[in-house]
Amino acid sequence: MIKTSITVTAKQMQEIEERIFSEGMPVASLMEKAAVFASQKITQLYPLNLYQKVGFIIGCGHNGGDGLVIARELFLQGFQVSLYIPLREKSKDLTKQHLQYAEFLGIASVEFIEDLSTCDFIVDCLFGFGLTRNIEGKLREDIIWLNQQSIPVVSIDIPSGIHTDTGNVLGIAVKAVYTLCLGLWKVGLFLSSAVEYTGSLHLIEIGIPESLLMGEGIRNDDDEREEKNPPLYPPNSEERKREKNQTENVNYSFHCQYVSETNPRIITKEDVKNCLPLPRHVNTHKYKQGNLLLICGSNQYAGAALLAGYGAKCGGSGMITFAVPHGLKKTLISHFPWALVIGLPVKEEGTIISLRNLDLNKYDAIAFGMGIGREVSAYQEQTLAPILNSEVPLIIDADGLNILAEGRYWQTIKQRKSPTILTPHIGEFKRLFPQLNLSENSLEVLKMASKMTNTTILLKGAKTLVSEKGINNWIVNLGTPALARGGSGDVLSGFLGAVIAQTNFNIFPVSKVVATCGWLHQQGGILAAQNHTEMGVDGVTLSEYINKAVVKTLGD
Ligand SMILES: NC(=O)C1=CN([C@@H]2O[C@H](COP(=O)(O)OP(=O)(O)OC[C@H]3O[C@@H](n4cnc5c(N)ncnc54)[C@H](OP(=O)(O)O)[C@@H]3O)[C@@H](O)[C@H]2O)[C@@H](O)CC1
Ligand SMILES: Nc1ncnc2c1ncn2[C@@H]1O[C@H](COP(=O)(O)OP(=O)(O)O)[C@@H](O)[C@H]1O
Ligand SMILES: [K+]
Repeated sequence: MIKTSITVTAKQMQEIEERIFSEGMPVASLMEKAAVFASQKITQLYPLNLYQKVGFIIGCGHNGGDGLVIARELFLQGFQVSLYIPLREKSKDLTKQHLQYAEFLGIASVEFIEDLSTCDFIVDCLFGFGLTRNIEGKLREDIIWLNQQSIPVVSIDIPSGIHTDTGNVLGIAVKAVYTLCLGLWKVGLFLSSAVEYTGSLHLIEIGIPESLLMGEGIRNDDDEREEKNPPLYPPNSEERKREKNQTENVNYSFHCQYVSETNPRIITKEDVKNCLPLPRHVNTHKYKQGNLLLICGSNQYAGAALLAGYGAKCGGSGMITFAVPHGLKKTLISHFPWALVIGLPVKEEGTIISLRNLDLNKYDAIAFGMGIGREVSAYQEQTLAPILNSEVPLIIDADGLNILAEGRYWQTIKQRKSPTILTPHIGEFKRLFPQLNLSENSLEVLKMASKMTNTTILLKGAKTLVSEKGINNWIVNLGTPALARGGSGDVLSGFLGAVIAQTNFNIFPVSKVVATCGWLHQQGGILAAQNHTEMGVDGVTLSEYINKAVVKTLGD
């Protein structure tokens, strides 16, 4: 269902809302519906037999109006309700009316936010998507006080202070335990800057018609399922390469009056199930299941090559070849007896200086950069340049990205016909695109970067974002700080490589497959942390749990 995966900006939400009102839905009815459903969710989270005293922070706009309806519903059920209304004088008409009725019912107002200090929980309805500028003065002090309390806070629509579109904090923001988002997901909730404010996210369904969100040409998941088992071609045939690797005709663009084709979607479990290279064709063989080349490692960072190998192992490609400094050959073979290992020439410091005469075009995917070390930069003509000139889908990570950051290859990358996937963390992204300011609007900046470079970029962090050429954009709404540990990214690159090697890009857009891998990587981390705590998720453990995440996802 598109409603549960699409994300919108404040302007888009306002336009959708205006259309609904102009078609006859009364404003007050939509507010009533949203707020009553939100109040039902709140009573599930905080049942009256356990939590009696509830405080509300009521703003002057319709977020405050929602709050007053919720307050009324909880009051009528028997909760002891207190309202703190700092912008009372500015209240919009509908908000004023709800306030008048709340007062008629006898719901108490308090003068200071500190008067809510004995509440069992607090509902934050100060600002929703109407917040456009920094919160200052007394309101700022109020939020500082609130964030210092140990009282759980439920934010309605968005934590007050978070910018709906960028997720940035406008001066100060409420730290919620739960955010009940109304109608459609607001994109800012999923951006890294909002992570520590939103708490657990819940979407409150308010009946926005799907017809307002669907556009012509949207691809539906049933089409994908039918096409999932394409005809098999002989390995390495020209026809197969053309089919598999060229992506020009595939995107998920849809043209809807209110929601842009570039609006990011949240990758769902159903998307993930659909995108995995499963089930296999009964008559397949190893060369039809993806032939992956991992070019990685150095004497100094041998572990990165191993972790990429463990990641690739759980990605299941039919053939995996490592091209590593020749000194690492034995180690690699001892860990991965099923892989081919090619030793490459090295400089004294143990970094790769050439790919010798590797036939790069025979692979279905190449992952480059994990643990290769910065010194490879001096040998980029013999390493990165031939890789970029190959006609194979590429994943470039770590020091591979640092070579790209020198800026010599963007033109070559732009002209590549096969997918190029870059997997920077925030620091690497900033080095790659020093002219772009990631903290301003991380999503728009990411879109710009992937469009400019004709690539798919997976931006790593507490939230994983994916953008393919600025058009197909995905949010991975899963994450665990257990992965904040050296080597987690190497596992992801190997896993991505193995899945990409098996993917027919005529069926799935690159971005969706990349987001699928990002989702399973995080889900693996979450499952691993459940059994080993957040302290126990090293890269090898993580890779085992990525496979468990695949099993669990298919079984759910
Ligand atoms: N769309 C839907 O389907 C539904 C939407 N609904 C709800 O409506 C909410 C949006 O309501 P909204 O437009 O009234 O905006 P909201 O965020 O309440 O406040 C804006 C007010 O705050 C003020 N203000 C702004 N910044 C300020 C600052 N820094 N410091 C001080 N004041 C500041 C600004 O006044 P200004 O000073 O700018 O004139 C304005 O008056 C939405 O989030 C959802 O909860 C549901 O009811 C029904 C379904
Ligand atoms: N706080 C966090 N929450 C969720 N995921 C995280 C967090 N910190 C790191 N990660 C994930 O861990 C991985 C780290 O990658 P990276 O920084 O490249 O590590 P390395 O280079 O050491 O392998 C990324 O996939 C990132 O999304
Ligand atoms: K709010």
